[in-house]
Amino acid sequence: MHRVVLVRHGESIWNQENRFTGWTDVDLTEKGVHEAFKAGQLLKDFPYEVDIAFTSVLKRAIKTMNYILDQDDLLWIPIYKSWKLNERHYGALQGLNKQETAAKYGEEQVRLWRRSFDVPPLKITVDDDRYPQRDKRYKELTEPEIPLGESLKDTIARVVPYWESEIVPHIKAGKNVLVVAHGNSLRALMKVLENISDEDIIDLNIPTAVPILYELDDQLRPLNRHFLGDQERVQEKINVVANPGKIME
Ligand SMILES: O=C(O)[C@@H](CO)OP(=O)(O)O
Repeated sequence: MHRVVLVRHGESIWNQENRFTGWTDVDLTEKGVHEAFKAGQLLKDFPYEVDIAFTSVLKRAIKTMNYILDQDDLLWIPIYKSWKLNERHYGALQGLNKQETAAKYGEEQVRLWRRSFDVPPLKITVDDDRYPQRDKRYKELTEPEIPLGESLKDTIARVVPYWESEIVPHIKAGKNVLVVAHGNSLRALMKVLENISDEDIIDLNIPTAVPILYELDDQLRPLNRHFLGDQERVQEKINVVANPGKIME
């Protein structure tokens, strides 16, 4: 049996401010740091030690991973970072408040932007300050790789090939793998892992800093998936992600 643990980063400053984040490199809040510590403690009780870890090039995920590994005295294990695990690029929505955006464009439009399979957000243009190539960490990206605003489908198109070529070989070699990423890059991965339909994916919301343990068969088909920790608390956290506007009221 193979094992992989997926973790979304802890609460970020823009999660707290209810703003579309995407590739904006915002930090964790104090609560987010605390959540990451808790995730590390939960993994400490996990009977199998993590052997190798993967994360994005965004600090909210990198720091969450470091806090987790530090709790478990595993900062020494091999760690790989890639932009391919970044949050989905939220285009011209990045920086906007989600509740204000819903008031302007309607709740249904925002729901489609946030959770549908193939509706992309409003896009940025190359002269936008948010154009990824202005940031040196994305200098190596080729033009077709540079996102202007990604749907979940577009996100799958970069996350899944990375999963298959860089992560799966380690899983098949018997390593216990940790992936610390983002709400939508993890939804992309989970959609494909669990074969979730384009219609059902709209209902999948990933709580912050809750370790998601998968046990996989030899074909890497999930035998089970388990959100670690107190299940009532996990559900509360899922509700916060599903209805971000509601918690601000
Ligand atoms: O803003 C974002 O980048 C994501 C994750 O925080 O938000 P949402 O849950 O709305 O997809």
